[in-house]
Parts: sequence; C-alpha cells; structure tokens
Amino acid sequence: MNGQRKQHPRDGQSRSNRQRNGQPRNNQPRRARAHISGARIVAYDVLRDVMDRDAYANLALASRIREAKLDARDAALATELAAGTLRGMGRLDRIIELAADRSVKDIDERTLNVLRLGAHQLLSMRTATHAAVNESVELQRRVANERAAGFVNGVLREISRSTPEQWDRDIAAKAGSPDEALAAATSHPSWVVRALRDALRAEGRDGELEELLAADNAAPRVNLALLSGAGIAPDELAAVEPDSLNARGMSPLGLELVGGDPAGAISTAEREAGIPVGLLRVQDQGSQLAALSLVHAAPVRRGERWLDLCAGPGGKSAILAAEAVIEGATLRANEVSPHRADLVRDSLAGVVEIASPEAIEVVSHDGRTHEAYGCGAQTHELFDRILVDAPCSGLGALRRRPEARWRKQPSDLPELTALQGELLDAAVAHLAPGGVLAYVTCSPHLAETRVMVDRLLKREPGLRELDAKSAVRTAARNGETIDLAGDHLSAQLWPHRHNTDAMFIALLSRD
Ligand SMILES: C[S@@+](CC[C@H](N)C(=O)[O-])C[C@H]1O[C@@H](n2cnc3c(N)ncnc32)[C@H](O)[C@@H]1O
Repeated sequence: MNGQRKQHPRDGQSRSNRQRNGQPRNNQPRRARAHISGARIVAYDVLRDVMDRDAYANLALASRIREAKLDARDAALATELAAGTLRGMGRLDRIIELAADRSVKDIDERTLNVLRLGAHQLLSMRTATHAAVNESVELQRRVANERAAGFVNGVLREISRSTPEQWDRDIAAKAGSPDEALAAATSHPSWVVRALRDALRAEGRDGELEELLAADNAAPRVNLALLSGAGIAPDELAAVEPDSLNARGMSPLGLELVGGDPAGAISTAEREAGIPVGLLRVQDQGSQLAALSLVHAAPVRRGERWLDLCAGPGGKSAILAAEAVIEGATLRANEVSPHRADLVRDSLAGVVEIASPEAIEVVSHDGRTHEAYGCGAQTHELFDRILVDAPCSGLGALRRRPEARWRKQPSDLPELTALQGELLDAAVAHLAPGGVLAYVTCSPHLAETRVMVDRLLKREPGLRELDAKSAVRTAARNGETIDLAGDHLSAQLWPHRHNTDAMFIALLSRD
C-alpha cells in the first residue's frame, strides 16, 4: 500500500482541529450554511431510498428529480451521481476502507453514503477536489451526523491524494484471490464474477470476462422499439427525427435515442410522424429479439394461438401482440401479479386499438395452474407458441439497474430455478403438437439457462430443441453479422458483444 497513506485521516490533527472540523463547540457560533447543489441532495436521497426502502434506483431518481424540480443539467448530474455510486459501490467501499483505515461496517450508514458519493466524484467523475470534498462535508452536516464532518473531510482528502489507478492497485493488493481482485476492481460481487465467467466459458469465450464486467458498468443508451403496424419503418422514423433517434442495433424494430429524453422523443414522433400512441416504446433490443425469435422460429399459420405466460410488465407481449395482429394469430398474456397484469393491459393498449377485440386478452393467474391456460374442468387448452420469459436473477441487466448486483444472493437461485422448472413443465403440457416454446431469461447464469433447458429435454423426450441462433439471425437486422458463440442451439446475447442485455433464448418444439 502507498506509504504516504499510512497516516489515519484523523492522525496528526490536534483535538482542537478535530473539533473545528467536525464538532463545533457549544460556545462557538454556528457557521453560515455553505452551498450544496440540489443534485447532490437528490443523489443522497436516492441512495437512502434504495438502501432503506428497497426502492428501484431508476424510479426513485425520477420521483426525487421531479420533487426537487431539477433542471435537465442537474437531473443528469444527480443521475450520474446516484447511479454511478450504486454501480461502483463495491470498489468505492474497498477504497474507503483503505483511506479510513477501518471497515465500512464500522461507519454509520448515512456517513458511508456521503463518503461513497464523494469518492465516486473524486475517482470516477474527476470532480475538482475542493468541490467534491467541500460539498460532501456540507452534505454530511445537513443529512448525517454533523460531528463526523471532519472524518468525511479527512477520508475524502486522503482519497484525493492518490490517482484512481493507484487506488485500484491498492485494493487489488489487498484482495484475497484474483477473483476477489477482479470483483473489487469492477465492483461486482465475487459470485457474480464467477457465474459470468462460467457462462462465457460455456461458449469458449471466457477471455471476454473483463470486457463484459466493464460493459455492466457503462450506462446504456436508451433503446426503443417501433412496433409492427406503426405505419412507418424505424429508418424512416429516424430520418424524420434525426436529432433524437437513430435506427441502429440488432432488432429490426429497434431505434437508439441519440438526443433528448425518451418521453419527449416518443411524443414528438407520435405527433410529427403520426405514430399511434403506444407503438413506439422504450425497450432493450435484446428483449425485442427474444420475442421476435419466437415468431421467426417457424412459419406462422393464420389462426395460431399464442401465449405469453409471464407477461408483466408487458414489453415482449406488446411485440408479440403487434406481430399476432399482422400474422392473424391471437395472444393470451398471463401474469401472476394483478398489479403487473394491469401494466400489461396498459402496455398492450396501443396494439388493442388496431386489433380485433377478441385477438388479445390479458389474464392474471399462476402460470403453473390450469387457469393460466384458460382450461376448464373438462377442457385442456393448447397453444401453438408459448413464451416463458421466466422470473430470474436478472444478472443480464446489471448495466440497466445500478443496484441490482447487490440485491441478489446465490441463495436466491434454488427457489428461482425451481419456479422456472415448474413454469416450463406447465407450459410444455399446454404446447400443441408442432408448437414452439421460447424459454427466455435476462440472466446468463448457467443454472437458469442451459442447465434448465438440458434438464427439461431429459424430462420431456417428446421435445426437440430448435436452432435459436438461426431464429435470432433470421429475426435480426443484418443477422448474418451477429456473433453468437458456443456449440449449443440456444442463443446468448451479451452487453459487451451485442450492446443488449444478456438475454438467453432457447427454442423447443413438440414433435
Ligand atoms: C422477467 S419478467 C417478464 C418480463 C416481460 N416478459 C416483459 O418483457 O415485459 C417475469 C414475470 O414473471 C412473473 N411471474 C413470477 N412468477 C410467476 C408465475 N408463477 N406465473 C406467472 N408469472 C409469474 C413476474 O411477476 C414477472 O412479471
């Protein structure tokens, strides 16, 4: 470790100094409040929302920014502060521990959050030291223990004395194993690093691990889907709205937001290009391809019955519904949570406007029960295409949800994989002969992906796996150029290789 850093931040300060920094004496006049930007207060509040109330960072950010009436510049700063700090928390905590010479467990939560925000500004945003430190000290005075303001000042000044690269070398030197070092440097839990390596290794691509971990830490561009039936193609729309949209990415429905905010771009496009409300929507292009691969897995016959078994909040259902209208199929969208089933209804409202009323229905049942399939006491319903977009660990969408990597534990997996297996068994029992089932997860964890499919194929000898890689390529824009690795028939998309969430797609057919 850096020899200069051996001094504890509070060492070398006289008692009176300490009191001046962190603990004003009762007989001293209180200082006038220094300036602190609204963005920093919002970012701090979001960290608290996420940690104390289990809030989703994206939702908490939107509501705190609205409440604080931040302008666009401050909203962007608050977003970078909060999302960047949450993503980088693993690395920041290791650096704070070295700088403070104590475990983060021994620092009270509020102070620790102020330190994390300050450290993120110093190490990743390259904010000027005086601004990052002074505003953090002021933030500490306002929202946390005022007496620890001197401690915050000392730790952050200590952090500012070395470069980020030096700190990374120091935390690597402290790590107990190469995996732990990589986990700390890239701010991922070690078990996630191992799971991602295993998944890449199954494709013979474990050399891509560091690229993947870096991609998880980069905020993705917002992507949109322009549903079939909108009356205009994505490239035509991009030509009409070149300042906000670009027809880039793997999905033939896909657009990338290049300027402005998504809500503004959508309403402008609806107004200026006459797109029906609800047909242009925010959606990852990997998710778009996962839904489209089910449609492209085999030629569609008119009158086919399609089922989306785990539909909430309805992103893939909307794509399937729009395709079903064009192909003359019907769609049943099921979601176990009634609240999320309402989100599916909202999501499908735009397509329902252009569909015949009986073509699309939304229901709310447990996908493991007959009700989800519309079966009565004497009837057993079968479907020609079933999408099982299963509840999963979400390890494939870490770049989108800054807090997600810290929420899941390896101990969550047995329950999830048991549910995934039961949903698959139920779905297979309602798959028509010749029908196609797409099993999709936004996790690349092998226990949720290949292992799940291989076990299902063993349990159900009447099932045959189809070539999902071909279906993805057929569905995609410039599909022949897509690099899908590994010998399996399933397709695994990756943030670093495909600029999508890490979606897993397997296609199964009943002979
Ligand atoms: C990965 S999400 C689906 C995402 C959705 N397909 C989309 O693209 O918007 C999984 C969904 O499965 C639902 N779910 C969980 N357990 C279920 C069950 N037993 N039956 C049906 N749905 C379930 C969850 O509530 C969640 O909405």
